[in-house]
Amino acid sequence: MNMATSPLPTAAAAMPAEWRDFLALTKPRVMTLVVFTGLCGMLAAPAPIHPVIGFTAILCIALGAGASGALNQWYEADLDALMKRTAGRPLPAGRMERSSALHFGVGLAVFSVLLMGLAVNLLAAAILTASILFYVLVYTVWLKRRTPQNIVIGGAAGAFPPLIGWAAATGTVDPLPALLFALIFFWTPPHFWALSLFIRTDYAAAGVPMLPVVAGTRTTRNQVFLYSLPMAGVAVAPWPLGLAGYVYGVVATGLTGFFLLLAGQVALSRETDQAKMRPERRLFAFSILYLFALFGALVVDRLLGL
Ligand code: HEM
Ligand SMILES: CC(C)=CCC/C(C)=C/CC/C(C)=C/COP(=O)(O)OP(=O)(O)O
Repeated sequence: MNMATSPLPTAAAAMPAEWRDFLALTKPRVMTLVVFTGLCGMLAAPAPIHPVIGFTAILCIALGAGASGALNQWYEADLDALMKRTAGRPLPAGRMERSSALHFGVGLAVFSVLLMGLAVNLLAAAILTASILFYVLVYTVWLKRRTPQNIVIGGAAGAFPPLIGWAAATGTVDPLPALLFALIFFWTPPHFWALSLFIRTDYAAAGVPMLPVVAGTRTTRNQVFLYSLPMAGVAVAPWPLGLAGYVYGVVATGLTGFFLLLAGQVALSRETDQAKMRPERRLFAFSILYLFALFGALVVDRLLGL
């Protein structure tokens, strides 16, 4: 990933420029993993779901997540303008009116929740609503500019999609999706704080109180490792608890071991040159692969019925 370049998939390059900007508002690259975890939550559920209903549920997760990305960019265009990584986004770059982003975000949010409620079920719609509100109000508006714990509490927003997928298929919430929620919840701090270590000057320039800016790199390194421990426990737990079979268990154990190794390297590293910081770059990149692989393994495991 090159964070200095466009956040859009290459297929989007063929679109008219205005469409590309609306797509960019939805943070499509981050949302691929959000949608994947939602899809896997749905496919791991014991109840089969009609393909059309299933597709609609995933579409609603994608649209709801996109809506919250647009509302996040509407609210923090001022901050985005101050950071190299985000200054090229449609609002800070002056290619779009703020009101257009607001209308797009609210319209998409309302549409996704209504469609989920009408075509899928009320529980899935309620959890989708909670995740949109969590990302936009709790994380973006309330916590992001106030406390370095912003991503711990507000980060729960990104942990809801497996619950939504499961609820879409079953109409309930059970222990396995609750564990998947906890997995993403504890995964988020190592994922983000590893990244924040090597882009901390951007956050400092924008006055955002991210952990390395407020508490320093040493504390951040330790926190990355500390949060990786409960994450590891929750990641492996479905196997001994009998909620997943050995395919998941073996993949989860191996990948989680490697995650802990990388997090340990981040904790032990004394690197202060932001341009280098190799262990944290490795952990950030691996964190994304890790979640894709774990959720993929869970679905394979459930389909094989092992
Ligand atoms: C509050 C919680 C989180 C924060 C603050 C955060 C922050 C970030 C940031 C700043 C980036 C760099 C993106 C860019 O280049 O613009 C990133 C990348 C990414 N994040 Fe997170 N993230 C969070 C949670 C999540 C969650 C829950 C997921 C999915 C389950 C996720 C998936 C990704 C992916 C896939 C990328 C790579 C995007 C790319 O290739 O450009 N993140 N994250
Ligand atoms: C289903 C649903 C509604 C899910 C939404 C949850 C969600 C999008 C979680 C991901 C969180 C995220 C992209 C944080 C980026 O931080 P930031 O906004 O501080 O990043 P930035 O600096 O790139 O703007």
